Amino acid sequence: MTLHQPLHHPDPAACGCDSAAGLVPVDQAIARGLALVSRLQVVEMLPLGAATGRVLAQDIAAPVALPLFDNAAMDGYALRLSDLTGQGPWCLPVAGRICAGGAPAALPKGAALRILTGAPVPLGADAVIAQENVTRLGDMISISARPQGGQHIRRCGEDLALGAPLLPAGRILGAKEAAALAGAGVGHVPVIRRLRVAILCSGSELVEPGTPLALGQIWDANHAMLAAALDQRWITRIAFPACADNPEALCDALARASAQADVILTTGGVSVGDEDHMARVIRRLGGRIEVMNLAMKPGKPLSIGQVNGALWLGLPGNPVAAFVTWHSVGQVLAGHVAGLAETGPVKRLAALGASLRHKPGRCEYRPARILGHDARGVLQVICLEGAGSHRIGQLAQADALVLIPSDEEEMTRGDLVEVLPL
Ligand SMILES: Nc1nc2c(c(=O)[nH]1)N[C@H]1C(S)=C(S)[C@@H](COP(=O)(O)OP(=O)(O)OC[C@H]3O[C@@H](n4cnc5c(N)ncnc54)[C@H](O)[C@@H]3O)O[C@H]1N2
Ligand code: MOO
Repeated sequence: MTLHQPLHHPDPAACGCDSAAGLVPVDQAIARGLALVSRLQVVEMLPLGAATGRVLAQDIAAPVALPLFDNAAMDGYALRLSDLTGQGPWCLPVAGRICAGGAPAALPKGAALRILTGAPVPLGADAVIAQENVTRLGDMISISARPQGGQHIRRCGEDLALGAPLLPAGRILGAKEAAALAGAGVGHVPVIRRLRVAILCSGSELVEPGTPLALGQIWDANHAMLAAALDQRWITRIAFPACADNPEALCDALARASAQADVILTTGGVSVGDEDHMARVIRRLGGRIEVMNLAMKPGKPLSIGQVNGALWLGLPGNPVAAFVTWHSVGQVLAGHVAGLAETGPVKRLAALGASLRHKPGRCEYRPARILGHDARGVLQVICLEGAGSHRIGQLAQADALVLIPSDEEEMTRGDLVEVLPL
């Protein structure tokens, strides 16, 4: 197997793109976009149940030790090892019973206590023996093997010490975070206010899906795609109707969007055609454009700027290009503004299942399918044939994007590539 090392390029950009060609490498575009924005500062205190999917506003330290007290890990009997003198088997009277939720008891000398999982270990007990490992004879138990000290006892603080880091700021609150907070008794959580994201698709040809088309018109695929991508609890979407390629109408819509949103996603109108008005309109509104022309394919016309304090991401109109630029660049910037600690797609390494050719100069995100693991456990991925930035049908067949480094001309089966699972 040939091991290409796409992660180690002389160029600082991880994708290997060369800025000399006048195109901005993806990493630089992200860095320049990040420099334009600041993170949201407004914090809301929410009941834990209402905080699901929101972004934690500050580090949370454990307000208690977990477990809260020594408790039984098994249904069985609590005993004192020093009561098992001489050679076994040993017989002990069962002096009582402790359930989960019961107050801690004391273990009488020379006796065992019936104990159930989660119940507080009685004072004086130093082991719990599982009921499968004793013989119960009326009010007595017989034990043939000496338990280990501390056996089946979950110690106070062994999971988390009092004051230990529980969750970091910037974490999206999912199921495991909810369990940790609830288990530590946290009833209200500080979260960052929702990020307001406006979606504004442009194109005189666009018609809402479900309505009839005139000749030459097409259904708007980008709005639904972005709405689905933004369907997250930390985001409030602000939907604008598709706007014709008309500078006045675009100016009006963008002005309204910038008054309401932290981030404005537009699609279309960022290339060089006569009806590509987006950049001019942003400037007319007093906005600033920081990045145009990225060294990526698809997505070269992606534009990043600012208008009236809102971050503007001008995604290309071609739907696959809009999808790829949102996933590779847009969500990193939006996530940063929203306060997320970890932003951007999770990348994995995979081996190509078939060779491919690539035109050097721009890194390429190519729709692909993950084939599973080979005999050595290496993930296998295969690029879909004939990628094109208009091919929404093909995109729906993909479950990953393969990141082909800028300078590669030909890659062969077995070469390692970075993969963005979708
Ligand atoms: N002379 C050049 N022409 C083009 C270049 C170039 O460098 N020189 N770049 C091409 C690339 S790459 C892309 S990507 C597109 C981007 O153009 P725009 O962002 O201005 O997008 P439009 O021209 O408005 O639309 C492009 C294409 O996508 C279709 N589209 C647009 N919006 C939607 C939507 N919401 N749902 C479905 N399809 C949509 C639109 O009908 C066009 O077919 O420019 C190339 N041209
Ligand atoms: O690069 Mo364009 O963004 O779709 O082909």
